[in-house]
Amino acid sequence: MTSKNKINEDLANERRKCNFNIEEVTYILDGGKEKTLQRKKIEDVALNGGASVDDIPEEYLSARERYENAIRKSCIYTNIVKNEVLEITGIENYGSPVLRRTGDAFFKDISPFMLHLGMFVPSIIGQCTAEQQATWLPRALDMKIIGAYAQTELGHGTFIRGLETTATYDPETEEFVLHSPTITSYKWWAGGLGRTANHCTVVAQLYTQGKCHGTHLFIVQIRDLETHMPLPGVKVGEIGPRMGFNTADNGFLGFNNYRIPRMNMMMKNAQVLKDGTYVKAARHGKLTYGTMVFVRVTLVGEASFNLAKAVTIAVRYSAVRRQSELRPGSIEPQILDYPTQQHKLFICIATAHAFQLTASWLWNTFTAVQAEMKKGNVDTLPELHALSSCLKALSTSDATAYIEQCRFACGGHGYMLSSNLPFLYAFVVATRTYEGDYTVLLLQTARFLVKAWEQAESGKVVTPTVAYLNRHFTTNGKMIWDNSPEGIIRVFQSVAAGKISLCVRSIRNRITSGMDHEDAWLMTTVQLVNAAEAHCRSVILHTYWNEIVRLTKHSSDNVKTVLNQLVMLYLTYWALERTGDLLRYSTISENDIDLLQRQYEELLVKIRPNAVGLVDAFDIRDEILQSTLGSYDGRVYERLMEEVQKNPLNKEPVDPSFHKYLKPLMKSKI
Ligand SMILES: CCCCCCCCCCCCCCCCCCCCCC(=O)SCCNC(=O)CCNC(=O)[C@H](O)C(C)(C)COP(=O)(O)OP(=O)(O)OC[C@H]1O[C@@H](n2cnc3c(N)ncnc32)[C@H](O)[C@@H]1OP(=O)(O)O
Ligand SMILES: Cc1cc2nc3c(=O)[nH]c(=O)nc-3n(C[C@H](O)[C@H](O)[C@H](O)COP(=O)(O)OP(=O)(O)OC[C@H]3O[C@@H](n4cnc5c(N)ncnc54)[C@H](O)[C@@H]3O)c2cc1C
Repeated sequence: MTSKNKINEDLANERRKCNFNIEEVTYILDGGKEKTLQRKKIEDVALNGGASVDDIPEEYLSARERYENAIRKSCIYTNIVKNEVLEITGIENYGSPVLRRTGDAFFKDISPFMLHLGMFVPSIIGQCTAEQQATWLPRALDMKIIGAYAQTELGHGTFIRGLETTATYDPETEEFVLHSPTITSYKWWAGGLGRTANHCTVVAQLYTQGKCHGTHLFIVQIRDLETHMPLPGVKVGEIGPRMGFNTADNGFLGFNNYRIPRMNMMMKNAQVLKDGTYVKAARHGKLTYGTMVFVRVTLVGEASFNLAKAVTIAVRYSAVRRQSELRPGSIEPQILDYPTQQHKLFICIATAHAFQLTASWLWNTFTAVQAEMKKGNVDTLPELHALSSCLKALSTSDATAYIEQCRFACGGHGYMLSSNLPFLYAFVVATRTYEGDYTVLLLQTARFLVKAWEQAESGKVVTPTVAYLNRHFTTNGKMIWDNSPEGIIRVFQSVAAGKISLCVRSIRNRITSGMDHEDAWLMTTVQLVNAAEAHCRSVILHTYWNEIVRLTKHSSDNVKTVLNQLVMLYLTYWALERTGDLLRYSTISENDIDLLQRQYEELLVKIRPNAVGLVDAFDIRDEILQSTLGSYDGRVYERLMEEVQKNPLNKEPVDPSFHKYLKPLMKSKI
């Protein structure tokens, strides 16, 4: 073995200590052995060419160079996907999470094509008629046209009904006239829009026959396909440097009475006929928000994957890194041996599992609701909206916090861009805002919860994810504390029910004392966000536990044990995090809390020998991790040194600025 591929001895020891079958856990996380094998096959095809390697790390490039480099790599990756990967997987896998995951080997930041595949294509699939799909979809999938999703404006992101861009139908020419009447109506933020896209989905207020029908979606060509020049009537550009997403060319877009054909309105859920008559086909008023619901569902898996990357880096590094001494003269321990370090990291492993299993469960719920909607039944849509809203909010918010915790766990070296942790953080923290801000989405879930509470109060049986509310009305007093997984979950559901009940009481009291409903709701929103968070916590705890029980039924004993330890760690961690709530809504005693604390500390000890095995089970290739600290071989210090050689500042022993500025300064007299 050369020193280049020698595995760090501490890491090798950790792998010898691991007592469970790593592949078995990988299969569970991937959704089955077949899926793992398929993923590995795709990764082999896509990554073995080594095309992802940059001569100069992208963080040293100028804005222009970074963009061009991102486009270059996007084209390489797209060609690999089109010519080689889809041969194996079939075209229906174009937007699959596996391709998204493999793409991370090419980009530290993000591909300018991401929004094309992530939102433009899904909006064609979800919002166009079959005839329109036949026109647009093959061209979009083949990258003959490249799109963005332009909804947010300078003045409005959250409040979609407040968007100002107008699309006015002209029956004379059978065209829509797109117009940006104010500065604040300029589209702002759309990924891929600034420099890359030649088409985009535009969300605009539809006017026909003198009447506004609210926001609708349109496919709009914005650049010439040959010259890439913006078309007359279109003003488009890049919005400027951001915390992350710097290779995504987020853009602005304005229209000056710009005309598009009638058939460019996405007409699956509503149509404008040739004479301008508006026909609403939709059974539910919010079906035009469907692309956002789809992306929110996929973001739960994104949160899991990015957290899995961060904790893989931090756990491997913590096995390699040695610091301080426990007793005078003793060998310095691996930092992974500190319980406080385990406390930072094991919850991240458990959370990545919780979100991955919840993401799969949510995806199944999503496809079931889609199937019902195809049959004309929209009854399950409100529950899906409530679920996808709160799960998107919590998973992105927790993943952000835990990725930062992983960075803290890596000390100074975690602050280096080459660790990849700052990139991961900057990327994931945006997910808390985009596709619906955290608070705003929890308030959407709260609307659903208050309605469900009222139904349960009147004796109606409510839908499965809030069925615990029915129990709330049949049991009196506080929930009996019980330290079993099912018992902890029941208590968390009681906390949620108790908080929803307090919100309802607050709203009613405020109305009784003279407030109108809107003000009473507004004044209760701090509590409502809190109640929705509690509900979502209970959903995640419940789903994680149920899925582990189901998925490990036929697992080997050691896999069952370690996955059980992790889910118990998760339940115990959250019980300890929420002791205030538990004391308020259950019979938990101080003694029970002491027991929980001891149980938690014992779980850290039990999980410790398997920690490296558990992150290995995420099975994230080095090319995808892109981290000096997290590679499989643990050559941390060697990689940090190698990275220094790539630093253009080190190319010459003396920097020209010395002669230009420093020397004159040193020579000048005071
Ligand atoms: C080389 C290639 C490599 C790759 C290869 C492979 C690639 C593979 C690609 C894979 C991709 C993966 C990664 C993706 C990355 C994506 C990145 C994304 C970037 C970011 C994109 C964006 O960022 S894009 C903009 C998103 N911008 C929002 O997200 C606005 C939020 N704002 C609202 O969403 C509304 O504004 C808000 C608040 C609901 C109020 O809407 P509103 O005012 O109209 O409605 P009200 O509040 O009055 O509510 C009235 C009633 O409607 C009900 N309701 C509301 N919404 C509903 C709904 N959706 N469904 C059902 N019901 C709904 C509600 O529950 C009420 O029900 P009720 O009356 O019964 O209570
Ligand atoms: C990296 C990135 C990529 C993006 N990509 C796209 C894209 O491709 N296409 C696109 O169309 N958009 C995109 N966006 C825009 C994104 O969807 C919006 O920024 C997001 O929906 C939040 O809207 P806002 O910026 O208007 O925030 P605001 O709504 O102004 O929020 C500001 C604050 O006000 C609070 N607030 C707002 N309304 C309420 C309320 N009703 N009740 C209580 N609190 C409230 C929020 O909680 C938040 O704290 C992107 C954004 C980012 C950061």
